[in-house]
Amino acid sequence: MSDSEEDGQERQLKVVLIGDGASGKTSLATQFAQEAFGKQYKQTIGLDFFLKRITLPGNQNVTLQVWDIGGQTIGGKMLDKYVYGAQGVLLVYDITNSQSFENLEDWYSMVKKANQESDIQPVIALVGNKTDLEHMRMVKVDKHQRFCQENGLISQFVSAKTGDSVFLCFQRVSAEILGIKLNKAEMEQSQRVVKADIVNYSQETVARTVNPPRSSMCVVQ
Ligand SMILES: Nc1nc2c(ncn2[C@@H]2O[C@H](COP(=O)(O)OP(=O)(O)OP(=O)(O)O)[C@@H](O)[C@H]2O)c(=O)[nH]1
Repeated sequence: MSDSEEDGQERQLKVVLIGDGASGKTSLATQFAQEAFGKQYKQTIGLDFFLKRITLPGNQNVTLQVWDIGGQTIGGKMLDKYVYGAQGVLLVYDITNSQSFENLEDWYSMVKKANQESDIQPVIALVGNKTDLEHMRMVKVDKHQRFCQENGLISQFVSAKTGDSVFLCFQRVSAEILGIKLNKAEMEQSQRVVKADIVNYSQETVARTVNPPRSSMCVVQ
């Protein structure tokens, strides 16, 4: 193989998302890979895959194979196999749900168990999701930071809904896996992804007047 062909070879990294059901793993993966967010909750049965190519500093292209693992798989036979060989793990919880944080102990133990025979240990990030709901926060930032310090984890807060810090989260994990250092400017650039829903009030008012919402209709027979 020529040098140029070899240079063209890209790294593929396996990154798994685990954590309680409804903590927002699918939403994070969808926001990262497709830049989309759906409000409707659809439970992941087993697992889903997403692929996304990113460029890290130094023009290093890398394809992330994102494994979105359903929250109900905890305690199941397949979970070890899904996590085995992952270079990156995102331990995801919902900052408005303390139980989802408490349960991370179990998820984390399972990751350690799945990789105990492996030579390479994954880079692990603790990801507090739903920061757009800061006013409903139930898990103190202190608790989050302590968990990271005690276990040597990357710490990240994100909102899969607004997209805030989602790219940054995957970028930091990938860079750490490949031993690439991100500088402050690069981190800040990846953070600033804030989206807002645009509501067209004039059209909404017209639509509501012509077609009242179904839920408000009443049929008496
Ligand atoms: N406000 C807000 N809602 C979110 C956010 N992320 C996810 N959600 C909502 O939380 C619910 C659960 O999200 P999912 O992404 O399906 O959760 P999951 O962790 O994949 O759930 P399982 O498939 O059961 O493991 C959905 O209704 C999402 O719209 C967020 O950042 N902010």
